[in-house]
Amino acid sequence: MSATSDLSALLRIITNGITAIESSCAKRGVHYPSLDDALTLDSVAIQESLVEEALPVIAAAYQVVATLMSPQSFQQKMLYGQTVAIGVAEAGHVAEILREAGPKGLHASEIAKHTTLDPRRLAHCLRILTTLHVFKETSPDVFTNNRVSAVLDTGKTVKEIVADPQAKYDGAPGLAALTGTNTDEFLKGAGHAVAMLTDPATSHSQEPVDSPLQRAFGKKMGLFDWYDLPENQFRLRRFGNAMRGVQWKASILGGFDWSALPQGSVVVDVGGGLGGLDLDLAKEHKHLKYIYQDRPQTVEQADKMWRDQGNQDVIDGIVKFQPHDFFGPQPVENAAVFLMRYILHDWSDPYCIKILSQLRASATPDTKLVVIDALLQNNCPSDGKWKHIRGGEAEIAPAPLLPNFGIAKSDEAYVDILLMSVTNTQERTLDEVNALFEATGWKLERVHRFPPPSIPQVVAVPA
Ligand SMILES: C[S@@+](CC[C@H](N)C(=O)[O-])C[C@H]1O[C@@H](n2cnc3c(N)ncnc32)[C@H](O)[C@@H]1O
Repeated sequence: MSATSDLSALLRIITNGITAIESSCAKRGVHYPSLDDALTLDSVAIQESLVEEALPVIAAAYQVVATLMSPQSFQQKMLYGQTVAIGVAEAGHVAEILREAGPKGLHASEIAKHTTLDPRRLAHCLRILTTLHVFKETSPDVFTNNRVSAVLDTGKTVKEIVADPQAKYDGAPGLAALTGTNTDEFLKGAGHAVAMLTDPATSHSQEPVDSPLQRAFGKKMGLFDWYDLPENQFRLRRFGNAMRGVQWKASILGGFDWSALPQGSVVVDVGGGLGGLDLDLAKEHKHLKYIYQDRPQTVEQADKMWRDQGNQDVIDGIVKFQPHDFFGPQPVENAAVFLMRYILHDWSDPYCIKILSQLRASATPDTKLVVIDALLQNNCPSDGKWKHIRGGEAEIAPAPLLPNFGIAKSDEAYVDILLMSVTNTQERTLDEVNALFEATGWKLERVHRFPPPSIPQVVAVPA
């Protein structure tokens, strides 16, 4: 097919999608948020309700860009300029400073006064971001927030942050912390990824201690042991808070039918982090019992956080905190569900096999395993291998779009490479997850899929 006929087909996809979005908004008497609109819960809800319509448009629009831009220029956009710039903006608390400045915005020299940054360099960092629709330049070197930069806003006052920078991310939505983590330790790891992945001594390693991040910091430790080092206290705290930045992508109340579990059934959250999942579930499904497990340090942090947030009743009633190393024998032997979110992608296959084998050894014949991790989708037509499993086949985009919806469904592909840099692991395809199940006595039962950015729930039962 020629480029012009592809472009016409892409244009039709864009026109049809936008017409559908606009007519849905008109019927409901709402307007689709523009980049200049505030990032409010209502506007996010409108955007989320139209994800299905937006996906092909996003995929098509990016394909138009890829087609029309020179290959040289398009390829160079894949380099790291924006990563550095967003890291500087986050570290300089620019989103919070600009929120306080209001709609008139602030000159870079005024923004810089609250920080240790050089105003001219700061302006240049903000400019590349405005070029990518993050922040807005309203007059030379004067910047305001827009809907995208508002994602970096912790909601705290600048005074509060400057007085106690270590607490900047506590209780905040999480994407600022995630950006800080990504542009600090993760980016340092990424800087060593090519060397690690091409070094014959490490290129095939399955060991956490060989990760590019460890190479960057000159250590030989797993990520979580590394976070426990005294010099990484702030990073550990930020990482814990950053997990809230990915929680919104992992739907827990939809999909798996929690209400169908009998009264008093035990749900074990294995590696529960700060326990956000359990809290959501415990508030909604009070007929279940929850056992939350993690490393002792994290359990202590989560327990304190839950109590500080006034969830004493929930804890007293139905939730138990339990320090547990998931590589050791699983102490709960009557679990209705073993739940694991964002766990398997942190570990290479041999380690996942250890974790899953421990769970299998403690499972009853009726135990369900619910794995919540992104699933990578190949970028070619499906061979129909998973047709017999409910939810096994991912949606394929119509031509001329890329079969896996390209940029519109690419979050997992980005995290995949991030994991290679940070934990020496990867995201997995359904085939790859299934291989882990087969190696450990679990059988794939079904996949609950959701519109992006939500990631799927993969359910398995004892084989
Ligand atoms: C990426 S976080 C995911 C947390 C949580 N499941 C969530 O979705 O927010 C991974 C979690 O695994 C925990 N973890 C790491 N190694 C562990 C181990 N050996 N035993 C138990 N938990 C572990 C970490 O402390 C961390 O809380």
